[in-house]
Amino acid sequence: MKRIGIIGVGEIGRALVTGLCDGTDTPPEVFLSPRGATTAAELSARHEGVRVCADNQEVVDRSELVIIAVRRGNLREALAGLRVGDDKLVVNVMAGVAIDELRRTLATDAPVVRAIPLPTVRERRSVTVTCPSHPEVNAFFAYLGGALPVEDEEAFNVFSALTGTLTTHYAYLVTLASWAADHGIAAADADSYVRSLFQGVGRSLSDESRSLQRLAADHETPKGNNERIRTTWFGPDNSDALRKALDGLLADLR
Ligand SMILES: NC(=O)C1=CN([C@@H]2O[C@H](COP(=O)(O)OP(=O)(O)OC[C@H]3O[C@@H](n4cnc5c(N)ncnc54)[C@H](OP(=O)(O)O)[C@@H]3O)[C@@H](O)[C@H]2O)C=CC1
Repeated sequence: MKRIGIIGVGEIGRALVTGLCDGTDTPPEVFLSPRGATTAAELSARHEGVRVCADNQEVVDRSELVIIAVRRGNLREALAGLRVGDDKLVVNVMAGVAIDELRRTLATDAPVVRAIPLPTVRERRSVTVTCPSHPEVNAFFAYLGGALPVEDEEAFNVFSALTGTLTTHYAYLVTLASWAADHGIAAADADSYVRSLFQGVGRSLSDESRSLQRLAADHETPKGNNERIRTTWFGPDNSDALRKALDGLLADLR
């Protein structure tokens, strides 16, 4: 893909542009919508091939692949009335917006593919779930760290629900550091040590020869401290509560 359009230049739009353009001699041409003006101007100043368009229609007209990255609440305002020819390829990254809903809003027969890019696409290190599988969209995200095409939107929504757990993970780390600080540890030391502990977990996760259960078992001494916290805190009640929260999110994503 040589010409990429992005409508909605916020956090994820910025991450996509950075991943596409940073550190490469052959970046694509990128056309940005004018809203999110500060971010759009900054990206176009930093990257030669990135231009800010006069309006959303110009983004569509200039691009082969058009990424829709506005918030769900801005969907109608951003897209109603746009003319999207059947020769375009549309990538929908909006959480909770089904293919049919977007196709109706755009009144187009162009292929529409859903995707879940995460902020680490900026480093070209994030696997992006796509649906349905489309060779050009898969190749696009393969460049940004990997593509995981799934069969249908039901499966896609399950992956989407998983991505809704990320900030809970950060909040868990904040709680650990703040607990240590409450026990007299300097906040900076607590913060730094918690980061170091869980960066180790991140590195272990890259060893795909071991299952998640195996990794957990390998980190745990029978009757040791890890087993104690896991069984006293992350027992069946807590695990069930997490599953229920995910079920609720999945129901709303359908
Ligand atoms: N952040 C993330 O990690 C991920 C986000 N997503 C999805 O991506 C979408 C965007 O999320 P995120 O980047 O976090 O949100 P942001 O709020 O950071 O960005 C949304 C952008 O859309 C712009 N916008 C609003 N109205 C219009 C319009 N009419 N025309 C063009 N642009 C418009 C906003 O501009 P302005 O500032 O001027 O209002 C803003 O720059 C959401 O649907 C979200 O579900 C998907 C995967 C991951």
